[in-house]
Amino acid sequence: MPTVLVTAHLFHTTDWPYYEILRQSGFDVHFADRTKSLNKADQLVEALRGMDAVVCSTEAYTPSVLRRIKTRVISRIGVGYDSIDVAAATENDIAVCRTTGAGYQAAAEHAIGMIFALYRDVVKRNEEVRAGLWNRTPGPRLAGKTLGVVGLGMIGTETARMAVALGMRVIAYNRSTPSELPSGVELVPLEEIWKQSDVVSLHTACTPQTERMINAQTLAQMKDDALLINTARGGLIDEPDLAAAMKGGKLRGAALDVLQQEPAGEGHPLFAIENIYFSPHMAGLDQQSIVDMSNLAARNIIDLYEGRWPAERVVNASNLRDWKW
Ligand SMILES: NC(=O)C1=CN([C@@H]2O[C@H](COP(=O)(O)OP(=O)(O)OC[C@H]3O[C@@H](n4cnc5c(N)ncnc54)[C@H](O)[C@@H]3O)[C@@H](O)[C@H]2O)C=CC1
Ligand SMILES: O=C(O)C(=O)CO
Repeated sequence: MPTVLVTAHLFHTTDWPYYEILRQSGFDVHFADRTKSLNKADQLVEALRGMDAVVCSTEAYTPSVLRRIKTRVISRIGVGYDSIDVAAATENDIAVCRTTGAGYQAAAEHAIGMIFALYRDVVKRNEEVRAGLWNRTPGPRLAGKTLGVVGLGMIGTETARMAVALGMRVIAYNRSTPSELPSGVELVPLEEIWKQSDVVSLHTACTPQTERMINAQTLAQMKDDALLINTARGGLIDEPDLAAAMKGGKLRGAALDVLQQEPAGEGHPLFAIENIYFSPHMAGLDQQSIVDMSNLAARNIIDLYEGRWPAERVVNASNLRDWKW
């Protein structure tokens, strides 16, 4: 009987359809021991002993882990695979899959929601009313403002579409020219995103090329009253540079769903800055997307087991041509 380990804690329930989908396809499904720290290589290797596939979260699949496991498929619940060394997975003949298309609306809705929340100072006004204050200071109007989208993948494209529908002017940067540009979106060089945007929203993968793209130099080019929204990866922002810039009066506000270290724990230096809104890496999660993502993560494993090749969802498909279960 083929075996699957589910490391992603959020999905540790036998009540969800993905669990039954795997079982009905003949898989023996295990949940990882929550007392183990799977970001420690030895504990992850130990947890994967005897497992043919893993439904995973953001734990690190380093070359040292990948060399020591016999697992055939790493099926990521999600789309960002920066925690997996794909080259090392390929070298060790391990297929890496992701759940493309299952969570993009959720992440785009979160980004747009944060823009509204910051423009209307929703958190502060709520606290004030509860404290007996009646501060009616208005915020800016969203319609007519310029949104700069960095990365026109599925989420960036959906965010751009939503913003156009809200009456925003939308400019975007992508490393290559997308085959289809959403109506009303203008492609611009990256420097123009920093200079022209009233709101910058990050939607690129975190790679050595994009890491710390928000830093002292790029922040200095942004408008003083701009908003910065990050629902992509914490590594895209140099956090000390952001703290220094905002303490110096740069930016009207920021919304960070992701941080360099997650969970953030207590006392993160950015917590001292009042006009940053945080959320716990949940932009891509809504009640529908978690079901769709887990079903698709299971489906990716079953497809590979049964000899189908979901190439559009296998990250290393082009380098694993002779892969067999
Ligand atoms: N906070 C959350 O809950 C979630 C965060 N994410 C993050 O958002 C990112 C985007 O997600 P999707 O749009 O679904 O992914 P996608 O795969 O459709 O798009 C990735 C984007 O990154 C760009 N990119 C990749 N490498 C680049 C480079 N070296 N330089 C410039 N651009 C580069 C691509 O051109 C593309 O625009 C993911 O990589 C992930 O890190 C995704 C889902 C949920
Ligand atoms: O899909 C992703 O990349 C996410 O960050 C959600 O886990």
